[in-house]
Amino acid sequence: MKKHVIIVAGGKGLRMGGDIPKQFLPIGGKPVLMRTIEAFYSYDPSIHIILVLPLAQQAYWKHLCETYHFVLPHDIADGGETRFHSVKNGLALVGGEGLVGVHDGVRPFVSRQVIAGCYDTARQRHAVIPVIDVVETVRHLTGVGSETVPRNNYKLVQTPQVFDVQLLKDAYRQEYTDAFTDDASVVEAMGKEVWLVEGNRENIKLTTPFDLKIAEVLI
Ligand SMILES: Nc1ccn([C@@H]2O[C@H](COP(=O)(O)OP(=O)(O)OP(=O)(O)O)[C@@H](O)[C@H]2O)c(=O)n1
Ligand SMILES: C[C@](O)(CO)[C@H](O)COP(=O)(O)O
Repeated sequence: MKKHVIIVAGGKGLRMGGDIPKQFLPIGGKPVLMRTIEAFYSYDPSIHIILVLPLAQQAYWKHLCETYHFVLPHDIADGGETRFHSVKNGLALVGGEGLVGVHDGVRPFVSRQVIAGCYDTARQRHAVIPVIDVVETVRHLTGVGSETVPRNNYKLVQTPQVFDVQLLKDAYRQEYTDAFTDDASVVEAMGKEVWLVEGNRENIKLTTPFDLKIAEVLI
């Protein structure tokens, strides 16, 4: 079965700040995005990799690839206004039947086991996302105060989120709403169920400067 992955890196990285977009920052001496692409290539060298980048950053990315002698094959799509629009642009480069994963470019520590678990399970379940347990106590803001809620009723959601190609394409034909914070929420808005598999705790989303400190320890 043909496999694709859309690696989204079309965001602004506002919470990270800094002059260099977070997807290009070096971790252990190599740009984040190269590590993320390598994770999928080493899982399956035949996977079709689509990288979504803002148009204005594409020349810089090509320059980085030359500098680092990075030659893993990938197509490039233009970033959009939101993550939803970036995924949609990436999906336009996916043809035929098969499975397509969507992965945040800034999650370089996804394990091979989690990638394999998501794609393997998607053959039977059609829509699969990795999740991990909540390890702290969770409070719900009620409007007038707050209350503790049972944390075992909640999970933290990661990527890659893997779907049948046609299912994800149908989902992304819906009109955008800001409730679409990931791909699962887009698919669920069509009334389809999403299957959960275990993620890996190291698979953090590099969001703030603090996450970079953790990344340097994990590498
Ligand atoms: N228009 C957008 C917005 C986000 N993303 C991608 O979606 C992933 C998760 O988003 P997040 O970490 O929130 O990245 P940013 O939107 O860049 O960060 P911020 O909200 O701090 O600006 C990132 O790999 C980001 O590049 C994208 O491809 N296109
Ligand atoms: C898709 C995602 O990584 C799942 O946890 C997350 O929702 C993206 O984060 P954002 O900050 O909302 O872009």
